[in-house]
Amino acid sequence: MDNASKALKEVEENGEGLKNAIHSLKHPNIKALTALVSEALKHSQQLDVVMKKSKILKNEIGLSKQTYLAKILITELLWGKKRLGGESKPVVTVVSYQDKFEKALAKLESKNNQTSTGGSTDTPAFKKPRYVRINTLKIGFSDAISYLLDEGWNQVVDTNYNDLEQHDFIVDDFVENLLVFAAALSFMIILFIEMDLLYYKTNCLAALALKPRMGRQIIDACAAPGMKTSLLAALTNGENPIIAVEKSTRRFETLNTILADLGVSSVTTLNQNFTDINPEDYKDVEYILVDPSCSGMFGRLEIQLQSHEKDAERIQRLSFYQQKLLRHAMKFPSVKRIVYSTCSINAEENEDVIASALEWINTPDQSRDDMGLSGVNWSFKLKRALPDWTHRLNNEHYSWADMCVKADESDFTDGFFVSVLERVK
Ligand SMILES: C[S@@+](CC[C@H](N)C(=O)[O-])C[C@H]1O[C@@H](n2cnc3c(N)ncnc32)[C@H](O)[C@@H]1O
Repeated sequence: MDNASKALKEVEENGEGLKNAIHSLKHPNIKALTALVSEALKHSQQLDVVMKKSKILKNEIGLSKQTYLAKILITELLWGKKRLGGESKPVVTVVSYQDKFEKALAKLESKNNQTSTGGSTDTPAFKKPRYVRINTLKIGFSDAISYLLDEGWNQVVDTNYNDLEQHDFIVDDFVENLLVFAAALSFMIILFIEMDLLYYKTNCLAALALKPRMGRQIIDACAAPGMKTSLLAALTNGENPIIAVEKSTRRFETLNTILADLGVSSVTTLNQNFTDINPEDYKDVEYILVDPSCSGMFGRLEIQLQSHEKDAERIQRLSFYQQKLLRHAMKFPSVKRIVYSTCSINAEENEDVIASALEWINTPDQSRDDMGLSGVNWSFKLKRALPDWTHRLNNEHYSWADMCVKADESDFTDGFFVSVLERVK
């Protein structure tokens, strides 16, 4: 159970791929471990609801420090073996809440059924589709579709993403080479497909917004686990040199493994802090993607909302750090376009970061040296990100907010933010 909770934490909190999270544990029974963690991921939204409704983490101080262990134990109890062995404190505690979990689950399921049969409810059904990007560096789009059809999958058209059946898939209407599968699809099934499993469509949008000219150099400033780096490599057909920077040594290893698995060869990886890189050493870099760590917990809206209430201080710290990264990107001597993205919907981590960076880069001449801008005699302006993306969320504090893409569950994805900054001389 401890190993399963470690793997779950890696996936949910750090955005690690399931396969890598499991393999790095070097556990003798990979199959059983994968099955259990997959089950927890599959039921992640129900887990959040039953844990919240039963108040288990609020009442049980010991368990509140072991959220991922609680999730694994509850998964085993509700959807796995339906019993827990042993007499350890966490096991006994979780078992004592079984009735409460089952009641909360029954209530949730009945609400979801009402929604899907047209009944009225004040809680939306938890149905988020699964996205799979076809890695065109390894397999052509039509070959991938033929492969899926041969394997018994059913391609549908003009179907609402919420109405996809277990074996249906549909081609995404916005992102090229992206397939959408039913929300209920188990992670296990997708892992058998030689394609790039995306948890959220978000992973594509920031890379799409960068739109580099062919052959020009790109930096991915916060690269691991490499979802956006690999998409950038595919979008540019391997013709743009990409420098993928990752600060964490452990995640740097994951980045290298994933890029190798996906057949990406146009990327140089650097295990470094992006803000320690001297922009003058990268005079040819024209495009930079800044996709920093954020409070988004892998884009899960319900967690973001809770953490927003609880964790204002942490968000302020993140916001400060995100500003530092974005400002550093603005200093590269040839940079033409920067995409700043997060999987958070908090203004502090998005619009506030942009506003502050723009104010800084527009510092009047007489104060530029004092503001750390010596030698930086250019500025930036916001550009409309992904012009064809229609649904945007407004922010009453910033008139320009709809230049950025900020979307939520109504876009069949979790919270995310993408902005594009272009250099002005
Ligand atoms: C949100 S994740 C990036 C996800 C990635 N862009 C993708 O699409 O797969 C943020 C990553 O940035 C890394 N990071 C945070 N601060 C950094 C810094 N100063 N320099 C380089 N990497 C950093 C974190 O370790 C983490 O791996």
